[in-house]
Amino acid sequence: MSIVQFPKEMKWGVATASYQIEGAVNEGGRGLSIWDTFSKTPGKVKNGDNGDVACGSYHRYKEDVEMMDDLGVDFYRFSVAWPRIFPDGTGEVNQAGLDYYHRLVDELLEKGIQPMCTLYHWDLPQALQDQGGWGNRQTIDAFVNYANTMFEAFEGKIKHWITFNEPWCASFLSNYMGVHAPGNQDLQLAVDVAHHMNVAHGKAVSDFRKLGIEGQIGYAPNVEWNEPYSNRQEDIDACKRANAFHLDWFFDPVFKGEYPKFLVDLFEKNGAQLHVEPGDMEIISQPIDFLGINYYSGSVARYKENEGLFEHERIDTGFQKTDIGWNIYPEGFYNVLTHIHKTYGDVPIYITENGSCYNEEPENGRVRDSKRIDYLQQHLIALDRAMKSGVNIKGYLTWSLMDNFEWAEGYTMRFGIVHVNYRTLERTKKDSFYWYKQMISNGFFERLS
Ligand SMILES: N=NNCCOCCOc1ccc(-c2cn(C[C@@H]3NC[C@@H](O)[C@H]3O)nn2)cc1
Repeated sequence: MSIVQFPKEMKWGVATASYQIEGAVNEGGRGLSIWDTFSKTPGKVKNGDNGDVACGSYHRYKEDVEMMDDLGVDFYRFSVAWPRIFPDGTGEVNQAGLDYYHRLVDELLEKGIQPMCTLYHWDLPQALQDQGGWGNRQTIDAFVNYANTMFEAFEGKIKHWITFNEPWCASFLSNYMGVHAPGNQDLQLAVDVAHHMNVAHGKAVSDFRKLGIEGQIGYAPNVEWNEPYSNRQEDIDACKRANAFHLDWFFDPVFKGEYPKFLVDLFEKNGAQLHVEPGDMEIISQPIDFLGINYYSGSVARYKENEGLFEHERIDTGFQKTDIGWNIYPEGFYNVLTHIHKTYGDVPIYITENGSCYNEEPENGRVRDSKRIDYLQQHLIALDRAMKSGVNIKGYLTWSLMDNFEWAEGYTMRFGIVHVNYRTLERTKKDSFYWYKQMISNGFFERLS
């Protein structure tokens, strides 16, 4: 029997996001978000699913916190719905919105669970989208106003803040590929959106420091890993381009104060200019206290002439896949973490999302999700290897506490360690919940393979 033992100071948690779990979209003074609009646009979300009810967590947060208390987590990572705080994005603050998050945070603190608060997890107020959304540079100041309002309202209660969740998804997946809200397909717009989000991140960090808010602040980019199929230079270069799309484009500005020139040139070749204003790069590269990393999957890939923006193609090398069709690639987790450490230094890292999609249903009140337990084991083994290689990992939060609205996949794809019956909203702890609980309690687990 071999065990994987984590340092006693390792922190453990679970993650969710507002639009994916709260529901109650017309309650408490909430305004519309771009995901309310997008999910109700025919053809955008599977089965026409939307977040109107979701997991009902707006009203069931006490039950959710009870489950986290049972789990024994140190952190609960949740996101605030900007349209609950400022229904039109700016203007008069909606006290009922603040009050909801105070109830949630007070419940967490009472159980000794630390809140980790994501300010932007994609639910931009629709009123701001109507004025150009993140393509409009003025949205930066609207975000900073919202962030400062939250910093001051929760001073002393929330001590871990994340500005943006997965800016690659919120910019390129949403404005170049059109897969997420608002569903544009415009590379120039996506490049503008990404830059405006980067500036908004930096301005929020800068104000966090000026306000002297107690706590730490970071952001949570999503990363995938493309491993070259061969040692041919064309394959190596193709993977560098693909990796840079998720990594360098969002890490270099923050950690180096500049965008990767080869990507700037590549975007320009494809008709998209980078519009940087004086002072932007200095503000973006404000030092952060921690880096959140969201990792799910990766691929072996190679050069393919004229294939997409990066002349790169993923190849099927027989990796097992989860029910959403993503490769199970724990080696990629190790590779990307050691790459980040080597390239960007010893920044403290929380794994702010890692998890898998498996769609088992309850049978006699039990959900036998052994494949999710295996995914967790494989990725925690890779995480342990990365830590032993010197990567400064502070904690691991699995995605997700419960099944929820998985964006364009609607409710068809389940990532939770707790099953949700979307008709009754009944929660059922899966086998993976009990495995994760035991692992957190022990600080180690026995390797099954
Ligand atoms: N990559 N290129 N693909 C080309 C065409 O893509 C089609 C689809 O693309 C993607 C890429 C990435 C994702 C994704 C989803 N999550 C899971 C969420 N993370 C934050 C939290 O809210 C979770 O729900 N993380 N990433 C979805 C779709």
